[in-house]
Parts: sequence; C-alpha cells; structure tokens
Amino acid sequence: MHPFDAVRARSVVKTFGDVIALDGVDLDVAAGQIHGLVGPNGAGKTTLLGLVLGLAAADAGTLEILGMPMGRALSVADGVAGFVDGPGLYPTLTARQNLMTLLALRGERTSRSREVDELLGRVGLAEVSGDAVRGFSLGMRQRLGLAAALLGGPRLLVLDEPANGLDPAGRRQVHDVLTDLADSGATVVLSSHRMDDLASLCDEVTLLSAGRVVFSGPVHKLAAESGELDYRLITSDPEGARGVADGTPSLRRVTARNGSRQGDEQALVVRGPEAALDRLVAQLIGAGIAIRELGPVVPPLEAAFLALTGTEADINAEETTR
Ligand SMILES: Nc1ncnc2c1ncn2[C@@H]1O[C@H](COP(=O)(O)OP(=O)(O)OP(=O)(O)O)[C@@H](O)[C@H]1O
Repeated sequence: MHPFDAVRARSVVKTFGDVIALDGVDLDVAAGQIHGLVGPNGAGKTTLLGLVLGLAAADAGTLEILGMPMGRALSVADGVAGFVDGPGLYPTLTARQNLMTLLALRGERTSRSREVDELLGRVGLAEVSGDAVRGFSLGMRQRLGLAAALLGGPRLLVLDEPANGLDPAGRRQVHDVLTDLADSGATVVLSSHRMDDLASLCDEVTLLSAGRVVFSGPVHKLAAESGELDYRLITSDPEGARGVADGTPSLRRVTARNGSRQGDEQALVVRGPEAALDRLVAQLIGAGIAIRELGPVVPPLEAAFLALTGTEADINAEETTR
C-alpha cells in the first residue's frame, strides 16, 4: 500500500562522551503508521527521536527520513515536525499568538487564522486560546506543542512523550488527532512510558534497552514475548483452590511478584503456561470452587517489557525484601 519507509535507520550509533546512547540501532517505520518507541529511562528514545528530527547527527550508521538520507547538517527534513524534551513555546504569548507567530515566521500570517482556531479546538485549547502560555499546565503545553507541530501539515510527526501530563480526556483527544493524521497518510513516531497508550494507538512498537533494539514489530507480538505470566485468582475457597493448584501439572504457586493489593491474603497466585491455567480453571469448577476474580498480576505487554529489558529481576528482588 505504502511504497516506502518514512523512517529507515541502519546501525545508527550516537554517543555522548563515554555514554553510548544508541548502539547500532535499526528502525523501519512504514509510511502511514503510528510507531511507538518504548524502553526504560535512558534507553535512547529521546536521542533517536532527536536524530529523526534532525536536532543531532548520528556518529555512525545511516538514517533515511521520508526517503531522503539525513546528512550531517542539523536541520529538520521537509515534511517533518515535532518535539523532544517538551515543546518550545513562547511563555509570554497566548496559545493563539504562539501559533500565529509560528505562521508569521514562515510568512503565512493572515491567511490561516481560521486554521489556527480549528487546530486549537482539535487539541482542546479553544477556551484558553487567549491565555498566556506561562500559566499553562504541562498537559496544556503538550496540547499546544502538538497543535504547533500540526500547523505545517507534516508527513512525519515526531513526538517525545506527547501524553505526558495529559488527563484521560486529553489522552483520548490526542489519540484521535494522531489517528486522523495517520488515516490521512502521514506517519507518526512517538515515545511513551505507557504500555496501554501504545497498545491502543500504535501499529508497531520498538523496544529499546540500553541503546539497543530488543524488539520491533506489531504490539500483539510484543505481548507474546511476555513468557510465563503470574495469574492472580480469588475464589470462594482459598484453601481448597491452593490444593487444586498444587495438583495441576506445569503450574507453580508463587508469591505475588508485583502489585500486591488489598485482599491478597485470600488470593492465589500461580505461574505457568496458559494451557495449565485453563486446566486449573476447569478443575476448580469441577471441584465446585467458584472463581470470583482471575487476571494476570502484570499485564502481558508490561511483562514483556520487563522480561526483554531485564528489569524484571529488579522487581522480583524488591518483592522478596518486603
Ligand atoms: N546531551 C546529552 N549529554 C550527555 N548524555 C546524554 C545527552 N542526551 C542523552 N544522554 C544520555 O544518553 C542516554 C540515552 O538518553 P535518552 O534521553 O535518549 O533516553 P530516553 O530513553 O529518552 O530516557 P527517558 O525515558 O528517561 O526520557 C542516557 O544515558 C542519557 O544520560
């Protein structure tokens, strides 16, 4: 459908002194897709987005943006817009003045004021469009930054944690804007720490860990990397359920690894493949034990993140010292 990659990185390296921020990164983002970058703090997400935006040049490797090779000169490629480390805004100007100023800087002032109002409405800032940005919350600044990035009608939008500081309604609004943009054929590359956000928004995700790609592909495939999950069950007969679990092949009873909750003294936590869990459920029902709650202790996407980035061990250790 789309003949080229909007972003194509091969063996990209970026260092800051002794720190290797990106260590041979490959990235393919098909045109028209929403692609998420995820990874622990310091994994290299912002650095990679900065290279795509032309804010810095790679030390080694190749990077093609919208089919054009990025050179060593620092400049935003044609058709690309976005921000890293928060949007750059003029704090003393109003939201509307910020966007009008951006247009003025491009010599487009008078013709597009209606478009500016429409954009402010789309990102949920219509009512505060006349307020000075210096009084804006983090979420409001994020929304205005998104509107500013959309002004030029980008073919590739690059956003570093755009959902940062947004309330649930704001997140929904931003999702809608990004989805509409992708539906119109543009490409979006964004970073996020929220796996639920990425799952609901992105076609594909790339998981970075310590500057390397440890997964890249569709979100459902990432979930499949979670390995064995811990499942938490609340039943009508905790003692009886423990006995049934102990007799279920391939299933182990464990102490909750993460997310202890109220009522956990009544909960049974088991680890094993899905088929073994299915057997346990059938046996519990057969034994007349009602299942009142059943779900993974850590959602599959988060579990995959923890397993692939090696952060799972830290969490286990934390649990055992409680
Ligand atoms: N300008 C810089 N000078 C020195 N080191 C830097 C610079 N920018 C990034 N780094 C280092 O490069 C590594 C990657 O940082 P980066 O900001 O890309 O990670 P990130 O995945 O975006 O992290 P976070 O989730 O915390 O935003 C980190 O070790 C960071 O300290």
